[in-house]
Amino acid sequence: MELFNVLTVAQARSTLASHLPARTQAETVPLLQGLNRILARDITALEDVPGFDRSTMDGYAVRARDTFGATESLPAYVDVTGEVMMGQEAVGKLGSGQAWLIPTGGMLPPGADAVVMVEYTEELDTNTIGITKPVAPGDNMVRRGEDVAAGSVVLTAGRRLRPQDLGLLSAVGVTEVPVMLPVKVGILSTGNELVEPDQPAAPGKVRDINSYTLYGQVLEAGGIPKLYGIIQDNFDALQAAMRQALAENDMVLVSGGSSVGARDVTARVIAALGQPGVLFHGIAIKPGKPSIGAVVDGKAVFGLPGHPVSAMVVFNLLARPIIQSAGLPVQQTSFPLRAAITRNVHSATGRDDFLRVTLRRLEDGSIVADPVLGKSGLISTMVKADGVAHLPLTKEGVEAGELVDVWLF
Ligand SMILES: Nc1nc2c(c(=O)[nH]1)N[C@H]1C(S)=C(S)[C@@H](COP(=O)(O)OP(=O)(O)OC[C@H]3O[C@@H](n4cnc5c(N)ncnc54)[C@H](O)[C@@H]3O)O[C@H]1N2
Ligand code: MOO
Repeated sequence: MELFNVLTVAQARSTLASHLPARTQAETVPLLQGLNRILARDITALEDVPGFDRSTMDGYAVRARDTFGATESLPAYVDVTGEVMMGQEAVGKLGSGQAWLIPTGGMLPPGADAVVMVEYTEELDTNTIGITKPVAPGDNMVRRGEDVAAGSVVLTAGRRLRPQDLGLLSAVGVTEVPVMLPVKVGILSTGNELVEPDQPAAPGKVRDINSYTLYGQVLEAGGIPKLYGIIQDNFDALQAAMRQALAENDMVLVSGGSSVGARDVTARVIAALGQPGVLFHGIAIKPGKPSIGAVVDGKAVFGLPGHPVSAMVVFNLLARPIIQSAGLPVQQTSFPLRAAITRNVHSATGRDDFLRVTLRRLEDGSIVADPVLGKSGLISTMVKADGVAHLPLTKEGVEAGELVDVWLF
């Protein structure tokens, strides 16, 4: 039996994007809760950072031109006429031929344009030093606004906040951040063969894997997962559970029953959920071909393949970007690693293949990817793997030694 409406991964992504409304729901959280959240709007700095010219070394604030030509044998002599105290405004003016003692982080006195490190000075008497190495204007200091200029946009909407972003926001005095609401994701497993992990796996039964892998993947992507448990292969039972999951979440993932077997009710249930409904059933991909993508009431609904590897791969390709961006245009912040594949691998053209691999570093520093062999029903292969290598749909396999993109887990 042929699956209908098979799209490439790229087509599946774009058709989903064109049917999903832009999310607008944001909330304001304290700065310390902003990590990994998606910034909802641009942040403009209202002040310069630093707010004054600032020394980066312990030494003497000077006028650079007073030091020109200085050498160890012929030092430039200047009068020490002041001292900058840490955390205090440098009041007064540094005149020509003068130096002020200054600590690292101290404010340069007006008139100074560089700092001489203490190592390149010698004390002649309490009021005079010799400078043994010249400095240029701007040496050993950061200028007012050099880190952040007042009025500049420091972080743009759609950015996932990293620790350094929190630090910068603190530097400009932002204590609360507007972030997108996380995407709530309902997760269901279907199959008469499935049992909960605390139950015995009687002959014919297997414990539910996908609820747990998907739960972890959703959390990792910044979403809020909620499990709806194991649902029997039964239209009414699945429909009731899916309707509840859809009502309570922004996205629904159901694994199993996506294929074309007689008992595969998932597609029929998704189709009956609402409009616009199923956008594709089948993707030109391995593993993960029998995947369903739908949009219902502005929410993405995915029918993921039952095989645990396939469900994880399809989640990563289609669901994860939507969760990670929280509905804003995605700012790409992760990139694949390039590694040489260690054996020939065949793949059909017209289909994206994702090959589980482990990575090794050779003595010459290069990184190679060893394929992890095993069917897509084997969760242990994902545990072994460091990532998946992408064999693009334009290629008919790769030869040993060829460089491939590896997406790390
Ligand atoms: N004649 C054909 N059979 C199959 C084809 C095909 O093209 N022709 N495609 C295969 C591929 S590829 C995949 S992937 C699976 C997809 O199957 P379904 O999405 O319909 O899922 P099920 O039949 O319900 O399950 C498949 C497999 O995965 C196990 N499973 C399901 N859910 C879980 C779970 N939550 N935790 C652990 N394991 C799970 C299930 O027991 C089955 O072994 O179809 C192939 N068949
Ligand atoms: O596509 Mo299935 O998802 O290969 O195992």
